Amino acid sequence: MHQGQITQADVGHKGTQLKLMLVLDNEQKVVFKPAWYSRDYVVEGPPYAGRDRHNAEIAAFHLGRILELRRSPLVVGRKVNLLKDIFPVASDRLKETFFRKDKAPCFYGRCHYCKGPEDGVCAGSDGILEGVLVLWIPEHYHLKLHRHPWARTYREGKMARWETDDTYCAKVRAVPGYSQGPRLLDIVDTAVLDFLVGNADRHHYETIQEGGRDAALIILDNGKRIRASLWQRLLALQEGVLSHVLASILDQDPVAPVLTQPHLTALDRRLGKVLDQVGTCVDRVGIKAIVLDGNSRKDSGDSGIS
Ligand SMILES: Nc1ncnc2c1ncn2[C@@H]1O[C@H](COP(=O)(O)OP(=O)(O)OP(=O)(O)O)[C@@H](O)[C@H]1O
Ligand SMILES: [Mn+2]
Repeated sequence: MHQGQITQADVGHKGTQLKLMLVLDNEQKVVFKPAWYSRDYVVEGPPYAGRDRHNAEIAAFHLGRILELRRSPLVVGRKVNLLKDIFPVASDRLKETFFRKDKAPCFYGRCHYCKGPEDGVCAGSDGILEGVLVLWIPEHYHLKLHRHPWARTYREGKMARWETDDTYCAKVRAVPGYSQGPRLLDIVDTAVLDFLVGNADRHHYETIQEGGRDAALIILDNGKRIRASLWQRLLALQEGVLSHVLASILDQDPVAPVLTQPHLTALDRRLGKVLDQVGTCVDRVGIKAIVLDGNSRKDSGDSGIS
């Protein structure tokens, strides 16, 4: 993505996490998500605990390309100078949220929990804040939000229907929207991606007209079917190929190194688990029932987002 000058900066207006809306000097609109954690910081608690990790956005974008899913908008790491690159072009409502902490510039913007300086994010003493740029999907795509059929309840001790009802998958498959077309296999595609990157926070997903974009790792245990193209791809990435390919791509990012060695090792390990899981199903009921040729994205009109 374009690394040029930032011409406008405003508070983010969607979602719960703190983010900025930026316009670059070639008119590209992008979301800026700041870094909260160092590369090797381990978030404790439930699988969805903590804030989103900016480096994970970069890794997931490239992983999606390697898996040939191509259904996420472009992501690239970026270091911004809060005082030189952002403040001078900031909207008034963003400017109002700037403050200083131990001499470093900070802001708290506007988001679900961003009530004041205690929820803000700070640059280093040099004014530099690392984060990622995510290309904004233009409004004319009309994103449609769907509740994820395999979402968590996010409440300790409260189980979701898919956790207690063995026939839940069949019920979802009877629902218009899932009974035909690519949607369910899209969810499986992204379930694999989410499992590989450790994203356990897929409560909703969005589609662009016909096409799906997001999903939850949990489907892996329930969906039991996988698109042939993804299965072939996963097989080709065994034995360390995945981490090797991804690491060499991530080396090119402006905020490299994006992942630590333990992250890369975990990716190969999780890929092994996905292959084992699908392999077990194949052994049990045969490849034809599990690995599906039909319903490919291409048959049903790709969103064209890559
Ligand atoms: N690149 C993008 N292009 C278009 N719309 C986007 C983009 N990124 C985010 N959005 C919109 O903003 C919403 C929130 O985005 P995102 O999930 O990244 O933020 P979040 O703060 O983590 O929100 P949540 O807590 O709902 O997960 C999305 O559901 C989508 O409608
Ligand atoms: Mn989120």
